[in-house]
Amino acid sequence: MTYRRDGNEVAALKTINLDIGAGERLAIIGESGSGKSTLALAIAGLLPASSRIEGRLDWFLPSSPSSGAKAPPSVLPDISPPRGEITPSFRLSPITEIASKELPSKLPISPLAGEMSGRTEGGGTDRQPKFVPLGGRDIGFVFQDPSASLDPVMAVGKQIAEVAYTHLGLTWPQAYAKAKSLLERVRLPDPDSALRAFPHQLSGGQKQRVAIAAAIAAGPKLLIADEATSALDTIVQAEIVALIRRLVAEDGMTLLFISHDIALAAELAERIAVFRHGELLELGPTAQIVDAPTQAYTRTLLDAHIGLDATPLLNRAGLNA
Ligand SMILES: Nc1ncnc2c1ncn2[C@@H]1O[C@H](COP(=O)(O)OP(=O)(O)OP(=O)(O)O)[C@@H](O)[C@H]1O
Repeated sequence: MTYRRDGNEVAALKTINLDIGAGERLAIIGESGSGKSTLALAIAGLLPASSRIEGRLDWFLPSSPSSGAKAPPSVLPDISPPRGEITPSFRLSPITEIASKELPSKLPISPLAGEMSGRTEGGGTDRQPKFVPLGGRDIGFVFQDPSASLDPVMAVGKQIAEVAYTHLGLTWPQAYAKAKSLLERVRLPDPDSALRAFPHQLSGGQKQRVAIAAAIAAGPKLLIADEATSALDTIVQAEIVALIRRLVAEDGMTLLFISHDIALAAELAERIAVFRHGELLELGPTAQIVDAPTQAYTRTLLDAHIGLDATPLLNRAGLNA
């Protein structure tokens, strides 16, 4: 994945191959410029026009209630930045080809082909509507700076309601009711007044709670939190981490938590991926990354943390959401 800058191509991500289990909490850590945000933006389809990307995103839908967890249908959309380019050779092959070669038991969908063919429970072939994960609906995104992600001249209730109105097909009164219940879920004091508040009337932590409410308003399957706590002080940071943990558990969301802070990542994630210079250096269960990293760079990240803060990396739970 490259950005064009001053006529040159800057490689932001090299070959990355990463899987996230449904319902899993995966953290990506690494120093500034290692490509964490670029990956998050690529997944959400938010890369700028100056980007060029080659790759593919395989997105597996949960199985229908009748089919149980044994044979989940799947979809295979490309990573498709709205204004970026995808190198043609990396576009999906005809779906049936991929299904027979790589994913014999799955039901892939090609947004490029615009249709899906897959196997029904009885083993026959069925045509189903295409599915492409959509940012805002299927993927919720929480940015570092809530002041930048919220509209300063729109009441926060409307900002949340708009997501529900747009993606869930609700009426405005229903969307506002949903916004109020979300403000309750993110524990904003006095949700009725908060609905009418403007971002500048809220604290940094409260604004991030609103941004999180908006991010989950359409019931996304995947929540991406990109340095979502970095602009907050330590106490508020811990509260927002606890909030994210609770909401992800309550809604059964998958979490991609991006942070430069290995301690925060260890608090929240089941697995940690370590990025450096646009490459995936190391990936493993949190305890293994913290206790027995295989890469010297990961060790350096751990040592830097321990040097600054003696709080154990694991077992820092117990904070209020
Ligand atoms: N819009 C852009 N245009 C040009 N280059 C970019 C752009 N965004 C990021 N880059 C470059 O891509 C590389 C990866 O940046 P990225 O923001 O993904 O890293 P990061 O690990 O998220 O860093 P940080 O924690 O500082 O946000 C860096 O070299 C950066 O300078």
